[in-house]
Amino acid sequence: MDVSVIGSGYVGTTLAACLADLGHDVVAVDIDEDIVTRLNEGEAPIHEPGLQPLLDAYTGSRLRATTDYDAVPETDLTFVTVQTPSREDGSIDISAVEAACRDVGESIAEKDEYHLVVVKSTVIPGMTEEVLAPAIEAASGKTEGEGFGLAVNPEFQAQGSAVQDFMEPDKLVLGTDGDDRALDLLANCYEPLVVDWDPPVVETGRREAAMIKYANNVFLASKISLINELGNVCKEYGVDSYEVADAMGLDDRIGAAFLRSGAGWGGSCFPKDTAALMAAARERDYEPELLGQVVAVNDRQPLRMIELLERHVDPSGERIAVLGAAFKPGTDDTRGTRSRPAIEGLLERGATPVLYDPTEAAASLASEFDGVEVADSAADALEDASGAIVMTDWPEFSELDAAFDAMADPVVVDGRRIIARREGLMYEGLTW
Ligand SMILES: NC(=O)c1ccc[n+]([C@@H]2O[C@H](COP(=O)([O-])OP(=O)(O)OC[C@H]3O[C@@H](n4cnc5c(N)ncnc54)[C@H](O)[C@@H]3O)[C@@H](O)[C@H]2O)c1
Ligand SMILES: O=c1ccn([C@@H]2O[C@H](COP(=O)(O)OP(=O)(O)O[C@H]3O[C@H](CO)[C@@H](O)[C@H](O)[C@H]3O)[C@@H](O)[C@H]2O)c(=O)[nH]1
Repeated sequence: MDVSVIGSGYVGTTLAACLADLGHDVVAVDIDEDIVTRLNEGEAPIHEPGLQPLLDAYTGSRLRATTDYDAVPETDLTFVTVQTPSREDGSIDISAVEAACRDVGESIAEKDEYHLVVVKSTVIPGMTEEVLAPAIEAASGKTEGEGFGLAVNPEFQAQGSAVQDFMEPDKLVLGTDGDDRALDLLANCYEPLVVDWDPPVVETGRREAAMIKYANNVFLASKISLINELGNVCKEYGVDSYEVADAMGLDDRIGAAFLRSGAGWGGSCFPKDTAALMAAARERDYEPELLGQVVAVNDRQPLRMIELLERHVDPSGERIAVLGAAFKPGTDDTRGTRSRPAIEGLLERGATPVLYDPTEAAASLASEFDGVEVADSAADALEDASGAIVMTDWPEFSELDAAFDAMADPVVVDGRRIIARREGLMYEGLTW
């Protein structure tokens, strides 16, 4: 099939490369000329394992990029994957999705055949029907369901495993409200993947599809906040919460995944999607009490780390190593990282945070503050530090050993249960 993908960020680039791998001819459309140039040179605009080999294999053959929406009508269907950032009140700003849909609409105005538009960006239920459909109708002069179709097909890939998550998904969610033409095109597009991997395919309404995405993410965020709450209580009673979580995970009704307690959840999606669902609930006069607490527990975890540090050292005027800036290992993304509130807490106490991350994330996060030093290695960050807080579970942190001996005061607060050495340290696990 011929497929266009609007937006070449985390989701769009992975989607475009994976669709090419499934055998489709793919054109990626982005308004950012730099991204388009890099893609056409076969260079991944984002850091994602497994992506570069796909670009190497398909750039210039089954995969090309452009800033020009004229490529859209030559394709059978268009995925929209542009960003949906948070507004001040937590609700999402869908202006970029709306603008993309308008441009898609304009581009298909002269097209004779039916064209399918698929919303992959995360949007609140109803927005597709109430905002995006009218935008495409106005720009194309066509009627939804006749000249074009509009489906919702949320994406569940996680950063760092996006290619594998796309190729081996737990489920495909196709929200079409029973539009046969839309369903047929989407089913054809995913057919090679279904043949290879055979995931459950959920055919549902567009509102349900949109809600499934939010429900998935807030459930996972809640699961982490609950295990963090339990972990905090475990710590007070001298109970090893990881042993508790491992045993809980053996119960099929609970499941072992997402039970690692610690510094909390960050990233580009959990914070944004939790806030968006809460704002959407309030919009309909429903106060989402539980979600409020899920966020409150998450906000508290980095500050609890500093309180634990303060049990052993007064951070005022001291160098404190901060290990990890990315929101999780395997990425250089600092969106929603728990290191940010931890750094704020240290600065408020008059400490000098010395930040290390194996990626560019350290320089990028440090540039948001005055008074944060960036170290070239974990050992450099630890040297002469009067304490250390471990924010990201980068595997290299588990191997740290002699570097701790160079600390002025070997106080280590581990927010991810990643430090193997305990001997000779004043070691505090956050939830154990
Ligand atoms: N990042 C993830 O892992 C992930 C996973 C699942 C779902 N999502 C959702 O997918 C959506 C996209 O997220 P992302 O992280 O890929 O965003 P991103 O910011 O990385 O990428 C968005 C891209 O869209 C481009 N763009 C903006 N307006 C455009 C327009 N009018 N025409 C063409 N291109 C345009 C931007 O230049 C950018 O390259 C969001 O709704 C997000 O919640 C993200
Ligand atoms: O047991 C756990 C698991 C995760 N985390 C933290 O949770 C956050 C999110 O992790 P993860 O879900 O692996 O990363 P994302 O790339 O943000 O992926 C989530 O957000 C995406 C965007 O919506 C979805 O598509 C994915 O399904 C969903 O997992 C990170 O800060 C992790 O450190 C924990 O604290 N404990």
